[in-house]
Amino acid sequence: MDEHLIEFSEALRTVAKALRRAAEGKASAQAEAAEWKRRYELERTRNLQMEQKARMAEQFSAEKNGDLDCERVKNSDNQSMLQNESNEHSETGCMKHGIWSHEVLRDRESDSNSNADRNKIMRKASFKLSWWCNGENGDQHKHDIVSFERGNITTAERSSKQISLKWESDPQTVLILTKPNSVSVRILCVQMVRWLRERKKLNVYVEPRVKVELLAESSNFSYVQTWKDDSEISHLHMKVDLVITLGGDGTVLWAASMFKGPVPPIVPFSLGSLGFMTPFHSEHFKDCLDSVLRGPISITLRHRLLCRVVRDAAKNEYETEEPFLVLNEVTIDRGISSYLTNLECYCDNSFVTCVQGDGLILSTTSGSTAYSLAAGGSMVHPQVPGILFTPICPHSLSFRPLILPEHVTVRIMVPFNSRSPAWASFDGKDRKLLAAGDALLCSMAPWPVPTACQVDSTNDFLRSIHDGLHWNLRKTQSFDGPRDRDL
Ligand SMILES: NC(=O)c1ccc[n+]([C@@H]2O[C@H](COP(=O)([O-])OP(=O)(O)OC[C@H]3O[C@@H](n4cnc5c(N)ncnc54)[C@H](O)[C@@H]3O)[C@@H](O)[C@H]2O)c1
Ligand SMILES: Nc1ncnc2c1ncn2[C@@H]1O[C@H](COP(=O)(O)OP(=O)(O)OP(=O)(O)O)[C@@H](O)[C@H]1O
Repeated sequence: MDEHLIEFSEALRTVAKALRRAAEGKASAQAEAAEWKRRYELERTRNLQMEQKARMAEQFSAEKNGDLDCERVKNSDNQSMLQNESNEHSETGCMKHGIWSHEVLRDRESDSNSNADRNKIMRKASFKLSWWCNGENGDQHKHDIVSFERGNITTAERSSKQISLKWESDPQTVLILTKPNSVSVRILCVQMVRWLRERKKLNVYVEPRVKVELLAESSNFSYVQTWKDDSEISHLHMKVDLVITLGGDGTVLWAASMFKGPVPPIVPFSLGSLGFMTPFHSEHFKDCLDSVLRGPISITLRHRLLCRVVRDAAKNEYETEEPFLVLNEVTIDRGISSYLTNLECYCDNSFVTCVQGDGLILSTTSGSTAYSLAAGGSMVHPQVPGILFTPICPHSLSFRPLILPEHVTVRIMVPFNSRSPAWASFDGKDRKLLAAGDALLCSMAPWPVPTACQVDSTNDFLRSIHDGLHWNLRKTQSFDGPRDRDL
């Protein structure tokens, strides 16, 4: 019996020993696993830091090159090993530009010094761009301009291209607008009306004043049509296919001001001194009109500004007086007051600045060569959409003109602490008093003024700044003289 007990206790000891060894083996395996895990984490952290550095360097160089495309994905050859999501890192790399992405990291067997980009692929989250219109999300009309297929933002179309007008049916009715008190204009008008009626069989409209002048010339002009009261002018755009202006830029401004909504194409003939917007020469009026009536013709779509005066007494911003549409500019100045104007300026509710000086010009790009230019604003191609914000004699050394984007609403307010009221004028006409608390709201109008080009918008614009302003005219340096022969 004793022998059996001894044998049994021996067996128990052996089992206990085996169990202890197994436990020790497990503990050592666990310790080894923990050590491997620690090393792996260390390695992974180091890799992530290197990748982040590489990405920042890449992003920096892309930004330097003007490249906004922030992700640069290079697929790794090494397709094995574990995959880990690492959102934080892709966010730091790309959120600056508004693109969210998720990064899939691949563990590496190779040296951690190898190029970090080789060991990752990036998956970008999809997103949608939308455009704000009058406080609403309205993006449909913009899809043709910017595409964001698969997260890549590209400009698909240019918003402003050279526009060509092709008649689908023959023009029937022409309105001729003329500069008053000019003998040469009156003579040309008589010839043009006759030619349009007798050769082209067109209906001709003129202003009441001009009809009187034509009838004084000959009673045969009784076919020429006109209007009796101003209310009929608001329907003219539905009757008239083409407007011809005989005068200078002021006559084009006059023509544009007659149309408070859509404007028919305007063919401006030059009978003024400068003629920035009048590319057609009156001597060749028959050839010019022949080709315009035949079409197709290049058109400059000249943007207009919609200006509304909101009185301090108004209950809300929609309670405004009759709005003005300007082709050149709206000017807010000190009028006859000898005090500085003091104008608070906001752009879509963001404070822009306080203008203290003679005033401020809010100009279209067509008007950039007019008053705004004289006040130090840039000359801008008329097809560029935007609002020029040009101070007049600002009493500050650091004021520079701005060009604001087309979609903003500019609000100019006369503050209550202003010493004097201000005056607003629209294309140099219709002066309106702005008392303390009154404001002027200005935004891009939906009805541009289409003017026919002699060649195309760019050629006509450059010709007008060369011929009209003698822009950058300098005698060419002569060839004889010192030269850098060895460079
Ligand atoms: N200091 C200035 O330069 C100044 C002062 C007041 C008004 N103006 C401009 O005069 C315009 C009114 O013209 P108007 O003919 O009825 O008055 P206006 O008879 O006084 O002529 C003003 C001059 O500005 C020229 N002009 C007009 N629009 C132009 C344009 N878009 N680009 C280049 N030149 C242009 C005209 O050809 C004309 O020579 C205003 O809209 C304003 O831009 C300029
Ligand atoms: N049909 C019209 N009725 C009333 N006023 C007009 C008409 N056409 C032009 N005017 C005004 O006549 C003025 C002079 O016109 P316009 O600028 O065309 O001639 P201009 O001064 O000889 O030309 P430029 O400005 O090129 O020297 C402008 O103030 C304009 O508003």
